[in-house]
Parts: sequence; structure tokens; C-alpha cells
Amino acid sequence: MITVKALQLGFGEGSQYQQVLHDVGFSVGEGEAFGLVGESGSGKSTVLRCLAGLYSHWHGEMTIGGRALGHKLTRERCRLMQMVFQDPYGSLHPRHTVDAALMEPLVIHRMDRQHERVSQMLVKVGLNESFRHRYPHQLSGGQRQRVAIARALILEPRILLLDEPTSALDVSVQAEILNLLAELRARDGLTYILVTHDLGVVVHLCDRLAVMQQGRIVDTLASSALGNGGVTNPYTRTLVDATRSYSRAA
Ligand SMILES: Nc1ncnc2c1ncn2[C@@H]1O[C@H](COP(=O)(O)OP(=O)(O)OP(=O)(O)O)[C@@H](O)[C@H]1O
Repeated sequence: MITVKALQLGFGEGSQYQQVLHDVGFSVGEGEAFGLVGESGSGKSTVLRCLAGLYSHWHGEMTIGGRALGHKLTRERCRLMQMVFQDPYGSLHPRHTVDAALMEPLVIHRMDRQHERVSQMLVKVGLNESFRHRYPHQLSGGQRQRVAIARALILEPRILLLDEPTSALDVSVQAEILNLLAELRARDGLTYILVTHDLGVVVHLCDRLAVMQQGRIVDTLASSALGNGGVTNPYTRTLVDATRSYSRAA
């Protein structure tokens, strides 16, 4: 469903120029959940942002369902693919109620049955009508992330790009949101690309993953390999070992 080939991107000019993505390539099947992991600064979020249309100066080729993605963010692309960010507080407008946050995309895209769609979406993400007129500061972190997920799903996209969707949440709430994401994918056959530092999240949610290091993909493997000793790449091995020793220390 999604292919990324020879994706390159840099920032800055002249002597300040820094190449951030080097020939990044991977493909994700329809209905698959694909993880992108790697150390901080390795370029994971930048890949998602290129797909989401938030950067336009990339080189390479990206396709969705066989059709090439252009450099501009079109309405059609928004309908097909939505992004969920790490910090639900930052991604929701502080002076917009939940109702306004969910209505806005429906109005922009001139969708029918707007009121009904908002009600149904609130239920789908485990909230209800009583949340409709609340502001973000009147919600818990987990509820805010549910609203952010609802806003991403309200246009019925086929693909969700998830950038560390649980890392700003308390550990107890992280599992709730991961379960919700797993449930939504199973129910609607959504395709996910998920960026995370947390290999546990990948094991929980993803079928396969790619490991990034300094702007390159250095390994692609099944997420089941992380738990069953099937990791052969030395760099991936160090990430797995680092996670194990961190969990033991915690
Ligand atoms: N808008 C920008 N301008 C300049 N440099 C940028 C910009 N966005 C990202 N970078 C640089 O690109 C590199 C990759 O950043 P990116 O956010 O993709 O990494 P990441 O793997 O997602 O890291 P983290 O896990 O810490 O979020 C970093 O060196 C970062 O400083």
C-alpha cells in the first residue's frame, strides 16, 4: 500500500546544510502496522513528516496504493492519511472544544452528517457526548490523546501516521491508548506507520519494523523477532539489549 524509495532530505543552506535522510526505503502492506525505531535524531519523525506532506523539499519516490505522492499537501492526501502527534496538548487548540476540534475537518472537507459523525467518533474512541463541550485543559492526558486520535480518524483515512503516540502519557494510560489503536486497526483494517523509541510498543502494535541509524534504514525485520532471539543485525541487537537493561534497572 505504501512504498518509500530512495527518500532523501536535508536542512540548511551552504556550509550549514545537513543531510538528514539518506536513501530511505521500505514498503508497508495494506492493513499492516509498521514500526520505525532508532536512536534520537536518526530521522524517524522526518520520514513521517515527508509522508504526511509537512515537508515538501524531499527527493525520491513515495507511493500510496500505486499512486505517486506529490510535494504538495492535497485534500485527497488528507482524506487518505492522517498524523497523530506525541503531545496531545500541543496538537489540540487550547481554546477549541472537543466538538470544534472534531467538526473543523468535517467542515473543511464538506462532509455530510457532521453532528452524527462526531457523536459516533467519540464513542469509537471510548468517550461520549459529555466530552463534546469540554476544552483540552478539562481532559486527562489519555482523554486528550483519544480526542487527537478521533480528530485524525474523523475523515475516515486508510492510513494513520503515529509519532510517539503514547510517550507523553503515564505508563498506566499508555496501555489503554495502545489497546485502542490495536482495536481500531483490527476493526477498520487501517494501515499504521508508528514512530517510537519503545520496542515494547512495537511488539505490542506492529507486524514489522525498520531500524534507523543516522538517517538510514539499517535493518528491517518482523517484530516477533525482537522477543524470540531472531535479531541478527548487530545495531538492532544493541537496541534490544539497551531496552532489556533499561527494563531491568527500572
Ligand atoms: N526543521 C528542521 N530543521 C533542521 N533540522 C531538523 C529539522 N527537523 C529535524 N531536523 C534534524 O533532523 C534530524 C532527524 O530528526 P528527527 O526528528 O527526524 O529524528 P527522530 O529520529 O524522530 O528523533 P527523536 O526520536 O528524538 O524524535 C535531527 O538531527 C534533527 O535535528
